[in-house]
Amino acid sequence: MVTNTTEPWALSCGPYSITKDGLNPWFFTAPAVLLSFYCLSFAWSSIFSYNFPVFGVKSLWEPIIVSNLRFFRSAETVLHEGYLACRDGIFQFRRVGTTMLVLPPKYVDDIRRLPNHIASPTVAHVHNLMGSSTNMDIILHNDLHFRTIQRKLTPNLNILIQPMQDELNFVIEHRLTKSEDEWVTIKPYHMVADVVARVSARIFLGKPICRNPEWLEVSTQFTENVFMSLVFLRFFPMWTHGLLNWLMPSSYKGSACLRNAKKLLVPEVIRRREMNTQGINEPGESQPNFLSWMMEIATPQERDPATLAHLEVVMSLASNTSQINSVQVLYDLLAYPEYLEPIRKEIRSVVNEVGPCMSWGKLAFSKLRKLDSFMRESQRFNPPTLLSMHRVFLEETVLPDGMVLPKGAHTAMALSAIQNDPEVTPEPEIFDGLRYYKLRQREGEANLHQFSSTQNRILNFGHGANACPGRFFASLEIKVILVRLLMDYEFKLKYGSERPENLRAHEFIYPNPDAEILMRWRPASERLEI
Ligand code: HEM
Repeated sequence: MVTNTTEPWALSCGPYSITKDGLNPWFFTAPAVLLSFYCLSFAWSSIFSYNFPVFGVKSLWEPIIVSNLRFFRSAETVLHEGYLACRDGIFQFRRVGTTMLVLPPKYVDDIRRLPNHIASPTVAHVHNLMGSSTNMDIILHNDLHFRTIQRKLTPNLNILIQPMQDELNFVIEHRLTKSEDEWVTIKPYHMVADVVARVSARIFLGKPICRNPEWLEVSTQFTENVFMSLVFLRFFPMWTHGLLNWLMPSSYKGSACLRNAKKLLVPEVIRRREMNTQGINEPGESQPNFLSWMMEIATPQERDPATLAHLEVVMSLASNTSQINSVQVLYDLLAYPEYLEPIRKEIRSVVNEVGPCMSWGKLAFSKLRKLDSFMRESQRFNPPTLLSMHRVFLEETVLPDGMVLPKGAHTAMALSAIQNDPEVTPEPEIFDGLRYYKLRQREGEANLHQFSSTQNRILNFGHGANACPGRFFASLEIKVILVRLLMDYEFKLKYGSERPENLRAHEFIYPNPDAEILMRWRPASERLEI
């Protein structure tokens, strides 16, 4: 082919090159391919769309990739607009390969009563987390972790406080600043990630393996890579995911984390089993931990050590939300410093009543009502996700009011839009750190409005039998950590800076991981007596 280099507009190569012999065939092919994709995506979304109002699209002719991008950037706006316009009605938004139905809160009780074989939360979590590409599909075949949380972790919270505190002492001793005079710059997201990962590992694995640097790396990196993969994959149709898995660094890094976890934990499970058979108890393991509990209640089909290792990794992902919540509380305390002293005073009053914090049990932590209220208000402003109560309908279902939900529908509740409805939360635009503390003063409501309690309009942890089983542990762990951090350290924003802005991707909200603040050790007289 000879190119006309004398003409300024002549390009010597590339899809749109115009040659002396005529137009390059790509000149027609590329737009034709694009047009076909557009028509296919339009046809796909029209055929598989439901007959409910659509939000997050500007016109019906808009390619789905554009609406997908809009939801990626402005999920909060899309969901709030849909909720305000429909109130008691269902609306939908579109993602490549999925149409999501957002149900109004009047259906919360109907949905929570549906059995899992009809409206499956697990299939929905796997679908939402792109489970087959992110190694999260194990929960489709195994709920041992769920049962272990319910049967062992939650009922034993009281005896877990001491090991959590012990691990926290270790972190404070070895990892956090001892500078009383000078402020040091820290990235709270990373500092808190380290603290939560270590305290969680102590409970999930026990000592000494909880301090293994490889595990600590796996437990933080796996989650990060899962989220990177799913945020990316949501832009592409399902049928491309197999190929993209080969190309995405986050995909093979996530799988490498899982392999490393198995290398580390499979021999540990075998070792513990052998010790058990011989009736030997190691001192470090005399304290209960999640891995040993899973081994204890596993059915014969669930005993495979690699499966137990995989479920430990799933647990580290689940508890990542505790890290996110703790950082958000810290950022909100910097933004609303007037709440810090009342919270510290409350902690001191529990010390006066109960004794040094190392002796505190669950009851002592439950006395921290101001801290609990602040945590809940912080979560209202910064929920880790805008959607909860995900379900995939495995059968066509007729709700009590006659509404038909088709087989295959993926439904969810817009938790933030619902909670911020003035009928649910008066003056929702005001951050009132003691909002729930005040509500708990009302007669008969002392045990309501807690961080870990769900209500049919407060869905941060879902609601009903399928609500987050780890929420009681999360609430306690966050308090154990915050009590020490707030009493032993001072934090302040860097000169001239404001509360670090959250990052948003689809329905997920993260505290800014790169934000920097200042931290210093408080004088010994003000630190917590342990
Ligand atoms: C503040 C922290 C946390 C938040 C906001 C949170 C939130 C949630 C939500 C919204 C769900 C889905 C429930 C639904 O929508 O119906 C869920 C499920 C779940 N959460 Fe949490 N969670 C947190 C901490 C934890 C922790 C620390 C654990 C583990 C100890 C955990 C374990 C789980 C498990 C196992 C599921 C069910 C997943 C499945 O179906 O297998 N969560 N969580």
